[in-house]
Amino acid sequence: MLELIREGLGLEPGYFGEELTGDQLLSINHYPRCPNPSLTLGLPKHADADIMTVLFQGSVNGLQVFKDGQWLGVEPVPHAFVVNIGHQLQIISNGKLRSAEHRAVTNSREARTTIVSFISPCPDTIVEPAKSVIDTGVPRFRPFKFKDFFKFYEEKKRDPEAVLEFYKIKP
Ligand SMILES: O=C(O)CCC(=O)C(=O)O
Ligand SMILES: [Fe+2]
Repeated sequence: MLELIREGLGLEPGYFGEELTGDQLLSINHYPRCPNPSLTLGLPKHADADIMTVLFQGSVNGLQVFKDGQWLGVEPVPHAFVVNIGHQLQIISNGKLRSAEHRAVTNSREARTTIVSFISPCPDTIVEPAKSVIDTGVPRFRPFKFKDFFKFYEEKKRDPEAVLEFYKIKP
């Protein structure tokens, strides 16, 4: 998929190599049944810090994405994965691709278990808008080491908009 995205963005072959995708983390989330989902979120709103996330959400509803000013449920499709664009892909594409804001709500009838694979740059990789993408314009984000971005991201967990804002180059 990253290879197709690379081609779509007009980036050179091999762009998403080891440095940008070498850090892969598999995480299992378990959301116990919750008698009153309106009182408890499974996972608060955020966008993923990585390049791309591949999520298996099983058969229980819970994932929601923020689109056009409202939260929309992402229906589980049997044997299908949800693919989320992370902040790094937004930055590399100089804003052409957008990281998706999402959250997980709880379910009053069933517990929910999801499997998430995060594809991230290695900690010391310098990330910046790809030169060939900004050919026609100006870079919208300043370069950074991924580990520094991630540290800041962790600190700002409850204010996801502030993360990209911090790395934006103000006109
Ligand atoms: O469990 C889910 O449906 C979402 C998980 C998620 O967004 C995350 O772990 O970053
Ligand atoms: Fe996420």
